[in-house]
Amino acid sequence: MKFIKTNLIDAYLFEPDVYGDHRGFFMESFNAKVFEEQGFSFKFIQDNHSLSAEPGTIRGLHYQLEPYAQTKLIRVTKGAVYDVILDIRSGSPTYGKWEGFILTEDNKRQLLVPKGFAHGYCTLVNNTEVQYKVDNYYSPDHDRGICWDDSNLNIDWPVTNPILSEKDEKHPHLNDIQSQFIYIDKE
Ligand SMILES: Cc1cn([C@H]2C[C@H](O)[C@@H](COP(=O)(O)OP(=O)(O)O[C@H]3O[C@@H](C)C(=O)[C@@H](O)[C@H]3O)O2)c(=O)[nH]c1=O
Repeated sequence: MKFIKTNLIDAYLFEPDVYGDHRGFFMESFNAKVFEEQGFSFKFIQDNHSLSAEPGTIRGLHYQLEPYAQTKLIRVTKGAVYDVILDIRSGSPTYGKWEGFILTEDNKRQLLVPKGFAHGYCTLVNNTEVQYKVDNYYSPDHDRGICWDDSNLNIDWPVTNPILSEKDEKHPHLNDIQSQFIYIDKE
């Protein structure tokens, strides 16, 4: 079991212990105590599960405004994604920076996305299923996005012509939003 720092402050990759045997495998996909021991204080209260039928589907980049901002713990249970997080916390040393990660059903990596980050992913194979825990309820009124192809961000998505929801075709650029999130130095 490992927590790996990412290049973006407060975001982590989590690698659970996986016990394989002749039947298959077992893993604790989430254990609250393990996260508490790392000093995380969030409590997950909603589980989400989505399927994208086609490779090259991008969902994102999404976040919710306060008081409905969400910490997310993302994993892939079928297929594979290129998962991207973007720090949108004013005053953060990594504000405006993004990082991408391959999450697959085989590598079982989980991405811990803090509040104040926009999040999105591109599916890499057919019928990819993503499951994630969140620590705040969905609120359509607080649901916001940043456009996936913001030219200032230059995210290296694996596709140029993705399948998108109607909503995801219309998000603003990062430079056109006033972020309400403020970075708090936890060190
Ligand atoms: C996210 C969400 C959506 N919904 C509904 C609203 C809508 O009718 C339908 C589809 O919603 P969306 O198009 O927003 O789903 P989707 O584009 O998959 O949204 C998700 O994208 C990824 C990248 C995230 O990070 C998530 O937090 C979430 O924003 O599901 C809920 O009922 N609860 C939820 O928590």
